[in-house]
Amino acid sequence: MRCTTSQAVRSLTHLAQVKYSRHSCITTVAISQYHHTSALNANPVLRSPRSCYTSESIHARATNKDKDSIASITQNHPTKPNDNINSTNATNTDYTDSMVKYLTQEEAKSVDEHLMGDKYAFSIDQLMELAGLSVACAVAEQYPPALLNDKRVLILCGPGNNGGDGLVAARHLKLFGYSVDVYYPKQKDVKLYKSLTTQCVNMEVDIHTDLPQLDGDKYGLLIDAMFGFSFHGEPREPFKTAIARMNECDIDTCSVDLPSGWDVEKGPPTDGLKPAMLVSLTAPKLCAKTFTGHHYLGGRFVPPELERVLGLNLPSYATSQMFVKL
Ligand SMILES: NC(=O)C1=CN([C@@H]2O[C@H](COP(=O)(O)OP(=O)(O)OC[C@H]3O[C@@H](n4cnc5c(N)ncnc54)[C@H](O)[C@@H]3O)[C@@H](O)[C@H]2O)[C@@H](O)CC1
Ligand SMILES: [K+]
Repeated sequence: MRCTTSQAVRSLTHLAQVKYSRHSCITTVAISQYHHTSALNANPVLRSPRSCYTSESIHARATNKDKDSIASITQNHPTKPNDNINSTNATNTDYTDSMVKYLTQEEAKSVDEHLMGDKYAFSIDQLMELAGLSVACAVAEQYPPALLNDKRVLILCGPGNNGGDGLVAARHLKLFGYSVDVYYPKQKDVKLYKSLTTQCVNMEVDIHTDLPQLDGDKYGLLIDAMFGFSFHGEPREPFKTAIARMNECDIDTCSVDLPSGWDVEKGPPTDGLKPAMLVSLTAPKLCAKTFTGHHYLGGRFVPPELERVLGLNLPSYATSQMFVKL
């Protein structure tokens, strides 16, 4: 069986931890935090050179077949982290070949454009369906129906594609046996979103335009699908109030792609959303480096050539799984 880079780093971290603890040195390197700078820096053997973000190393890592594609793709896709990354709140600004790539806002938009461009030829409906399905599958893994004790799931959907992912997840979760409500206050007159909403209604998902009371006896899980990688500034109403209510209640939240209201690169603002679970899509965004809850990756649709050329270093998914836990 193929050993992924993530698994290899995990094993090395574990070995290093055992070795260090034998010598009464470092005992606090968390195995599950194998991707964290502190863990890597504490174990010099795990440090690898900052190489995967140079176009030279991308060439070195790519197959000959890929090389024709590289010039056009790297023109539109930054291959080095922005200079301003070091000024962010992100806890990990070290980049190594052994880690999944964390994307800047521009990189996330660029991946999206490549996937839907002439070469890779996906439609937004396809990607959204796979993204939403992966969210539903990851939620079913972390919060199986029995854990919710017959409580409902409330999905809070924003006006863009992140909200679309939420509508798709709503439909699949209903099919998985959950009782699902959707809060969808800013419904755009766009065929894709209208169709997804109609599908939810026919699936007997309740759609609300006013925020339901976040009652812990009624709801066992909130799914935050308000904003994704195109978010900027401060959340405007009615989402600002929704985020405040979510933070006030004691119901777990699962965020889709990134926690709504967080800066895509810098992370949470003061009083930002505090989700217990995050399902990053395609590849995690820089803000996810500050996330300490249950972190999953979904959106299993990246063609191998695009992954290699962009140095995404995606972890291996199990055979038929739509998600992988990071
Ligand atoms: N390739 C990918 O990575 C894919 C991404 N998808 C999803 O698409 C998302 C990105 O979708 P979009 O580009 O439509 O953008 P978003 O869904 O992130 O949000 C854009 C919407 O939010 C509004 N908005 C932005 N800032 C705001 C603020 N401060 N207050 C209130 N409203 C604000 C904008 O006016 C716009 O209507 C991703 O995060 C992901 O969830 C999937 O649907 C498909 C595949
Ligand atoms: K979100």
